[in-house]
Amino acid sequence: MDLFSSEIETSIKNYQLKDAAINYYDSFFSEKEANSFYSHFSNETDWQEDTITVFGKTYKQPRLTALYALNKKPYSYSGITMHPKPFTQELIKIKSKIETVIDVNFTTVLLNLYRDGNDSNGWHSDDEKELGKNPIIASVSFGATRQFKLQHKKDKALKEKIALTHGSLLIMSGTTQHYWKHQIPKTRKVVNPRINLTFRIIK
Ligand SMILES: O=C(O)CCC(=O)C(=O)O
Ligand SMILES: [Fe+2]
Repeated sequence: MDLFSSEIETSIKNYQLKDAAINYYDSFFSEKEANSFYSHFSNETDWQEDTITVFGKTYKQPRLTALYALNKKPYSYSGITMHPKPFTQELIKIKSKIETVIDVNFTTVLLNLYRDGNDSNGWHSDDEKELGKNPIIASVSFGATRQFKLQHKKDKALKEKIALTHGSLLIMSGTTQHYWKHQIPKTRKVVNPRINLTFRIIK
């Protein structure tokens, strides 16, 4: 074995959860790649602060977002409609690398910036119509580690917690969005920002 090879030492964990298919790849990107993507997306992304409407009330979303796609298809959720910008070279690089482990062709990526531990993403499923039935969602994380929590919608005792580390990849597929919801809760511990990219297919 070449000790100096740049091969990435990723380790895969397949979660055995009822009604879900979840695979987690630790260090999917090397530390160096992850650092470089982190600074790229911090500096070069056109971050938006959106106002969402839930049950008729409007709120500022507790994080910043951006949407990029290969096509012009918008993405709507929580009463907002986002229109994508074209994919950048960096996004294409990341998408291509994910597509070496999963045989799909992502069209769209939603970026989330959690500025600190006070930013969050509330309980939801990625089950919007435009994602189709049993969507495949690939989620890449750079920056601070945050906890990703999952709960079964009917069998509420079924829960899982995954620490999403710098350079990791999480893939949700099968019936995960139908039966489970997920969130990134606020935390008092984290002060550093985290950038998340969720690749999706919108045809
Ligand atoms: O930040 C994350 O890891 C999750 C993002 C997410 O659930 C979403 O954008 O739908
Ligand atoms: Fe989500």
